[in-house]
Amino acid sequence: MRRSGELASPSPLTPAPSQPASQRRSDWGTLRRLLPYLWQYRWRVFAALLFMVVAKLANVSVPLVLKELVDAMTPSRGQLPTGGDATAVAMAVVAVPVALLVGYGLLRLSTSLFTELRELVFSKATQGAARSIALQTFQHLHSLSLRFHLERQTGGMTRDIERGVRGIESLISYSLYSVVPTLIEVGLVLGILAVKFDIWFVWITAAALVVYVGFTVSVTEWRTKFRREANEFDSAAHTKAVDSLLNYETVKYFNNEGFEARRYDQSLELLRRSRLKSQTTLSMLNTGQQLVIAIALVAMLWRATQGVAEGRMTLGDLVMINAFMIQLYIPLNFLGVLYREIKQSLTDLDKMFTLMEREREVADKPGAQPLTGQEHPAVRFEHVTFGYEPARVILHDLSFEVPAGKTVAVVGPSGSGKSTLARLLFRFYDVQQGRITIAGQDIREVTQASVRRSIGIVPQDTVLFNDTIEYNIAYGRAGASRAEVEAAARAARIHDFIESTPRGYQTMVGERGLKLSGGEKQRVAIARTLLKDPPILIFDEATSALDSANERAIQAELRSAAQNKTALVIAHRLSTVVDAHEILVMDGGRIIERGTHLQLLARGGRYAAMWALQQKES
Ligand SMILES: Nc1ncnc2c1ncn2[C@@H]1O[C@H](COP(=O)(O)OP(=O)(O)OP(=O)(O)O)[C@@H](O)[C@H]1O
Repeated sequence: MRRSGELASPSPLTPAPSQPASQRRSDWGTLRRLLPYLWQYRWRVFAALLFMVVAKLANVSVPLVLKELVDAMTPSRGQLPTGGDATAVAMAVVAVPVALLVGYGLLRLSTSLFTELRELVFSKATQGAARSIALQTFQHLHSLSLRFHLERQTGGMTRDIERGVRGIESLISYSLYSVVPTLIEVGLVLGILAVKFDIWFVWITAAALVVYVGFTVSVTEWRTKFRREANEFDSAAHTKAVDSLLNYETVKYFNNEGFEARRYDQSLELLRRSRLKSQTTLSMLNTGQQLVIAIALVAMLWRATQGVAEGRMTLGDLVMINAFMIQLYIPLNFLGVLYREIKQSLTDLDKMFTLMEREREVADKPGAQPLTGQEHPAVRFEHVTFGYEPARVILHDLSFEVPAGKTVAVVGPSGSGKSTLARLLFRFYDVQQGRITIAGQDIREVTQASVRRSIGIVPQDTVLFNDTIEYNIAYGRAGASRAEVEAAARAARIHDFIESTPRGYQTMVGERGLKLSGGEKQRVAIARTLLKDPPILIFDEATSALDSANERAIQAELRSAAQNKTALVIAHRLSTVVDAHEILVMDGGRIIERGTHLQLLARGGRYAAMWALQQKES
């Protein structure tokens, strides 16, 4: 028999490079980790087990009734008329045992009925557990640091989560729906054989089972590595495909469709080879299993036919034993798949749990309280030293203050660390030395949510959700009314553009907002930050994608939005920051000059040179 589950089975299991086998928890550990999710459905689990036992009892009774039926229809030797009286033989077999037939039908029906009931009762538990685990993983991923998200490979990671969730379903269905019922059935059948017939039947069945299980487990263990390999190649191919499609435009710019296809095909070829290996070894497993089953069946039938020939057993017994064997070996046929799928589900689950347990690099301190006094907060960087990697310091002993309600501008060459200031203020990373305070409180001492609630940013590169323009603007403040969304869009000078499109605010912006121009995207980002209306604002080259006319208009809006707010403005175009309270000139992660526009001009240093250059250009 071909195990349909084999080919159709999910393509799980890739050991994470970050999680070597030695660090994996044991299978029992994974099960223990899963139990709390099922515990809340314990009554359902209990009811499902009960239905399962009833279904199995009914199933095992079917061959017993079949035996009675056959025996009732077979005249015993003593009953058979002598002298070849055909009418008497016919008379002997006409008495149809209606009660047995009805019983047979009812038993068959109850087997299916209780199996369905078990499914019905239990699927709520399986789906519920899968849902809570998927949700928790999602929430945890959002709580992980920016570093994790910059390093992750989206394609592979989403595949891991998919497999983990599917792993819960397969684990439960394979173990609870297949292994446990089969064990119950084996026990019942062995019991019946032992009570009703000679011990040989028990020995043959038990020996066949031992050989069968031993063979299946060892061969499955051996061929698991081929499956694992196939899954690794599957993940790699998926990662490549996702990455390539995400970079669709770049691929076109460089005419690299052929290159991308070749790269993808290399992964597919590796996948094909390892899947072939997996398939060949599966055929070996199947053949071996069939051999064991065939030998056992022949041995049993030999004993049974001998029994019938010697008059110790009836024809009904023979039929019953045959029916038992067939009933028993059908589920056993799937043992290889079961064993492997269960092990695989456990590995997939373990991988997902590992993702869930991944430590947060930036975490709230136990008992951290929300930020207070953020109506008019001052922001201070005090002797901040920071590097994304230990080997490379980006900010060196940096100190400055953005006084409450004032605007401080940061200018300087590309890569000098300006945007890093914004990331640190948002607490995407923790500083290595020094501290950052908002309203006098170290941001590491208060909750991250309260820090982020009090800050609004218009980032350098805006990425939008693949949804409507309205959704993207309203994202700034949950529950904002349409009128508020429009007011923000007007202030960001994007309302007229939106109204001019056929679908207006319902226009879909496309994957990462790519259906909008750079300037339109930036204005949507400005609108949603204006809608958020936080006490601290960061404009990280907020108008860099706009033409000069639009930039001037929006600058006026931004200035009025920043009025009475604590604002950090990162800019390349110096003309946009001339009236800042203080301007910091950064280079190589250090503040090399600071002062007002006029002071810096008078100083005749780097700022004055940059100003002169930009004036000349414009
Ligand atoms: N996640 C990261 N991991 C490692 N290095 C990073 C990371 N992000 C930024 N850097 C490095 O930190 C330095 C400062 O980056 P930052 O984005 O703060 O520069 P910037 O002054 O804002 O530049 P620009 O004006 O071009 O936006 C850069 O050299 C950059 O390569």
